[in-house]
Amino acid sequence: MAAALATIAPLALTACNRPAQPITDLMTADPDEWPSWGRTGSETHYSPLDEIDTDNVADLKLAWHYDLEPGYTASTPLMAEGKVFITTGHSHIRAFDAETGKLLWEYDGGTRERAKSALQMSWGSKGIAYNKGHVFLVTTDGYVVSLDAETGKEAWKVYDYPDDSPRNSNGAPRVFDGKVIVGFGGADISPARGFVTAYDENTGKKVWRFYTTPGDAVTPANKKAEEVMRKTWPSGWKNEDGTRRGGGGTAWNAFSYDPDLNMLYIGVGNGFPYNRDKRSPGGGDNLFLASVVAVDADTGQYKWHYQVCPGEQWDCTATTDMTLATLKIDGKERKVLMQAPKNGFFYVLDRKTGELLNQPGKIAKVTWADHIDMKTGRPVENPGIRYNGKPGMFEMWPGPTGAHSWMPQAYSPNTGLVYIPVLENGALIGEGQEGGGEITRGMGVTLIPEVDLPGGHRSFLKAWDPVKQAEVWKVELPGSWPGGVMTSAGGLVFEGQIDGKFVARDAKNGKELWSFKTVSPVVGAPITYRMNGKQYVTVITGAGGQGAGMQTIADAPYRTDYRLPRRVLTFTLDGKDTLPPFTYTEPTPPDDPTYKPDPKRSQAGFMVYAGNACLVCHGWNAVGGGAAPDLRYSPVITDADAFKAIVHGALKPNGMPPFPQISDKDLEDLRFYLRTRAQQAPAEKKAAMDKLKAAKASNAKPQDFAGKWNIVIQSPVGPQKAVLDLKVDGNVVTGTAKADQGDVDLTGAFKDGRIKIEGKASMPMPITIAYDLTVKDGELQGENSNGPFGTFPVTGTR
Ligand SMILES: O=C(O)c1cc(C(=O)O)c2c(n1)C(=O)C(=O)c1cc(C(=O)O)[nH]c1-2
Ligand SMILES: [Ca+2]
Repeated sequence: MAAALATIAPLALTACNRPAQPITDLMTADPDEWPSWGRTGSETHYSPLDEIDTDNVADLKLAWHYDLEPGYTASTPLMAEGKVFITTGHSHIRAFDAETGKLLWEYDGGTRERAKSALQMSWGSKGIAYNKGHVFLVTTDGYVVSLDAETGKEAWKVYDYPDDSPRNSNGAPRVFDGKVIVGFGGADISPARGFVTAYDENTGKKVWRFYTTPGDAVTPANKKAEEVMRKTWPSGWKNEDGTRRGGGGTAWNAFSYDPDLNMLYIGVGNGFPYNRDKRSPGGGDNLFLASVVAVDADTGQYKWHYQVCPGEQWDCTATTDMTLATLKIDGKERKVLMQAPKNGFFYVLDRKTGELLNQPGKIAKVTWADHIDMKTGRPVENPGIRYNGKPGMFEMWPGPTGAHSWMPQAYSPNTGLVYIPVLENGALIGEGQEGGGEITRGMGVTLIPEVDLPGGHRSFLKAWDPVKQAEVWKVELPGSWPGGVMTSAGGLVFEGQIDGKFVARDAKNGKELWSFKTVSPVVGAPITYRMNGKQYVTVITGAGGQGAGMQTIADAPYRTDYRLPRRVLTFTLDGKDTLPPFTYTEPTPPDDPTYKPDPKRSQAGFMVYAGNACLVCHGWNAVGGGAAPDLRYSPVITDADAFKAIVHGALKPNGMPPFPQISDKDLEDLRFYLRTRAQQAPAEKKAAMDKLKAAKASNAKPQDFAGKWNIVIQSPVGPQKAVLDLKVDGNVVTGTAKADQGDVDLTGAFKDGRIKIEGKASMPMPITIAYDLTVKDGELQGENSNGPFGTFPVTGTR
């Protein structure tokens, strides 16, 4: 079946450009391969392979591994023509034999040698593209390159940037319909106009360029879009001296493509500066900031847009995956585009017109808006979120890291569910103020993204029903930066975790069916493919991205160390490979006998640290998250000369960009700040570990359980609803469970924050039904066991 489809696909595509039959994913990618970031233009991160399934995944074993050097590894591999292709670090490409893991060739994009400011705000490249015997990459400093997939030799190379404005290219390029689609990042540091460029895949010649914010230059592709955008920037985008005041709208991650409609979808990011009063004093929606924009794939001409945060001013972006699927909504089949952007809502749009098709649900805590008005398609904002002109700081949920970031969600056409890596994180935001904490200089905003708000710093894998706009199941994950997701026809969902576990779950109920200890965290999304009739799963391990820089409160107790082994891991059902043993040595701060506390100097050093974006790689509060060395444990901070040499560029080959602009005085203050942080490190680490332990233990009291609960049991045949009615007397618990299948009387006891209760049921045969439950944040959580039928997760609400 699969082989037959693979041979039909090229025929269907060459016969004519617009076949009468709808083009399906099976035609745009060989089912055995994973040739693009989201596998196909639908960006579902779904594979039709089903050899590895819920029954046998427990036997999944390591087939091969490859050791990587330290550096950015939060990237997603590709598989095509029997090879696995990866990018790591700053555009270091490798090709492996997909069956054996043998290294076939390497290519270094040369970014580190050239590195200037582009590297200073750049996390590393997240992915690459493949088509017809070529691998396509964008170096972090903006070169678009085509490589011969057989040899790794350059076929062509072009430079993407028109001027010297700070930019960085981290997102994966895509190849759709013979064109290489390229975006970039930088709207957090520069007012430069965002744009997306389509290059001819054979020659590298520019086909069209689409700007996402208005400007003087109007390309043919931008004619119509420019009209639409300008109306929403009533005071233009320029200062009186002609320099650019406002802009941004970078498309730094997500693109989708519908070959039937011949539409390309662009996920557009935030504006610069964040504060709209500074960016656009006359107000306005400021299109296409924080919008999904559809353009004609051949010409780049504007088709429609949907803005998720009109007039955004809090790093709100629409740069998360746009998943294409066909759903039945109100009885009608609709071709939809689904997005869970940073702002916490889940949007289902008609991808032909941009129409909002159902009331967006909330995937996490959302305080910036109450709901989306279905008549206008606009958010009903909560007061306070427009901080302009108001004193003080406001709590904002989700914070600027978003309820969902670039880590891919996955959609399974079999379950109809979207699997979303969700962040539950609030932040403080207010009008720009002088002093500590302002990491967004010149933005007119004070933003504290890493703050310990109750209920924050949590992460989940959530299964979302896009038709009902409701959560079907969720699993709480360790830390606050969940890994990218992949799902397969085998009924599985694969995802890596910050605690170094790579997990396969049942797509129906989230139950963990298999896991592998990877030593380092896993952030990049896994892929799956088939070679010589055998199915494989590949993932790259190692921290990276904002999760490794800015998530220090929740991630600090986990091992995210820069020194941890990073690898490509490939699994199959009868894999025979093993990993060498690894002993972790807890890092310790360097001896620093001459250190004497000086809070003023530490504060001055902190401002240098924050103002030069050191935290992007070395971590918020200098707590390293694995993107770069944790400086609190580096001997270099006790050696003024070595420190200066490194900050000025001595370790450029390792990926440390030069910061020649930092003065000698600032350098010494910075070094003093790091020495201070080193002194504090051991006690902080212990406190983080104690807090994690306390969070794991339940502190629920007996009376927290009493009363009625609506519970959902995640059984293998789907979610089952019941009502628990509990009475608590001292430590004795009694009650009933009422469900459609009948009632069960329960008895048991409370101990250590949990209740264990059980009862006898006679349908369909005599079995013991037991519950092991705790209460956390007002929610009932635990397990339900049903004799020989198994044990399933339970959640309950009042
Ligand atoms: O505005 C931008 O241009 C831009 C670019 C990038 C990037 O290039 O990775 C990120 C962001 N914004 C951003 O807001 C964000 O939260 C973020 C997280 C990450 C990451 O790699 O983990 N990149 C980016
Ligand atoms: Ca941004």
